[in-house]
Amino acid sequence: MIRAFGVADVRAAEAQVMAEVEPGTLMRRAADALAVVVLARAREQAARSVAVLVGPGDNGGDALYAAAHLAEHLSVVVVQVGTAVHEGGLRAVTDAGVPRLRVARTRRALTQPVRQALEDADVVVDGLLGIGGRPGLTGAMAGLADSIPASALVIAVDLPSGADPEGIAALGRTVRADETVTFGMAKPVHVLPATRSAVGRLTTVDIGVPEPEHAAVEQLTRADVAHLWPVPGPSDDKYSRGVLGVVAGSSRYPGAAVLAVTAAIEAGAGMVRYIGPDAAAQQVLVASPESVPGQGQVQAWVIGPGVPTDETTLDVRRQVEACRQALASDLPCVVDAGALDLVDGPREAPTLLTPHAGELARLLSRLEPGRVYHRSQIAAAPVEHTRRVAELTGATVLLKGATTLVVSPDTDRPLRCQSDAPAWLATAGAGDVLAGLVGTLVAAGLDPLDAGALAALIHGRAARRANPGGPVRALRVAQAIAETVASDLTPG
Ligand SMILES: NC(=O)C1=CN([C@@H]2O[C@H](COP(=O)(O)OP(=O)(O)OC[C@H]3O[C@@H](n4cnc5c(N)ncnc54)[C@H](O)[C@@H]3O)[C@@H](O)[C@H]2O)[C@@H](O)CC1
Ligand SMILES: [K+]
Repeated sequence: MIRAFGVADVRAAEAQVMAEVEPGTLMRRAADALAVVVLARAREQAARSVAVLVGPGDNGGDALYAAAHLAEHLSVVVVQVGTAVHEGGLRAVTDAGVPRLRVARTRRALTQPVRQALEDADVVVDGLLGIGGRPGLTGAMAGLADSIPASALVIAVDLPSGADPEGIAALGRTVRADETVTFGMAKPVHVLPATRSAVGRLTTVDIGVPEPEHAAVEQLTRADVAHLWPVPGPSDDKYSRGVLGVVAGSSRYPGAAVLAVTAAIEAGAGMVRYIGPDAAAQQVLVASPESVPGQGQVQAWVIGPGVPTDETTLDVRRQVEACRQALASDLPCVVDAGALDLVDGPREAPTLLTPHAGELARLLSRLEPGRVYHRSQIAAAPVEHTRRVAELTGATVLLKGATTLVVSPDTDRPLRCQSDAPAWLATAGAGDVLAGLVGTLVAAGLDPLDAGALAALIHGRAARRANPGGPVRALRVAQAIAETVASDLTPG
């Protein structure tokens, strides 16, 4: 599991170590490790010249010390914003004879020598702002970020300057890094959807600061599958493993039923009962003869894929009624697609809502009368809006997207955040597959936060497995779930 820690916790952990070591030790460790990474990348790319951008805080201090090291091997120029930068770092670059250009803090337009230095750089090291940075660059920092040539390899110190260290605020003017070298541990900026795209490859270097107890964000990895996946024992039978009821599909969208049920069976449900119109039920049976049509005892529900709740045909009215009954029951529920329109207040049993950004906007607009939310607002500030829905509904909320967020209504629990899927998975039916997959995990007794994150991980990994490096259809993703789980349960 990758754990990311909020700024206050990182600072507290660093302060504890700093009290026990010589002053400046942590910064020197950070700068040494940064220089090693930059030098390695420069060698890989046969790069010769490095421009090091230096801001007013300790992030700039790291960059200055690293610049002094790098100057032993490469052609280095420091571009310093403002007059006050880290004193020790400044001495180090001066002693090393590194040329230094200065830009006035508020001046966005760059002087010719600075523009030239950036143009000549094969590698740009971004030490403008770190965890003390306020989101959004202005003045000279914005000018510098805009003038980094597309051809340069950009390595950010700790985080891409301008991005919100907590990963909440939407990206404004920011440095976009190819790689970020962070110290000690990941921070939310590195994993959360609002900021992740500016981070590039994440390299975490050890500077001897232990992880705090409470993570702000957790990301499951393959190694977590064996701990979390519900593996049956010899005394289990199909009922004890979890029977899942699926209310999905309609005459208009029978495919959603096929995909959700197939995914649930592939994920290892003890049994799947399918509730839907006859025509869809026939197709479900052809695709998954293991499924059982009609009502009966279940341990959990998946409701909503392919159920157009705004239609008034008899089929749909029956489906909506089945969804309502599931919501009124005391059983765990995964609420997807059309059934999201039926959610209002909290329910007692574990509940997982699985909207995409548009559905979340619609849900929030309905839950907060008088306000209208748009998909773009959700995409710009996903954590904030997903938290709001969790708070209003008392449910765990899984927001689907290139990065999937899972937020518990219990604010003490870390956010979960997964980015395992290839972009090819942005395809019709992928959400139906996820709904069935997560339903099986909930029916097996996993709590919605674990189930949501684990399903997102396996969903993404199954998509890669289904057709590595190329387009992938949802049915193939569903059909790759069983082998993906098997391979992830195998050590190594
Ligand atoms: N705290 C520690 O123990 C360690 C910190 N290290 C480095 O120190 C960094 C944190 O240093 P700081 O706390 O000095 O913070 P920063 O280096 O992020 O800089 C904060 C300064 O930038 C200014 N500033 C903030 N947002 C701005 C904006 N949008 N535009 C212009 N100016 C802005 C602030 O007024 C403040 O003066 C870490 O990210 C890391 O790189 C490392 O040296 C390892 C040890
Ligand atoms: K930075």
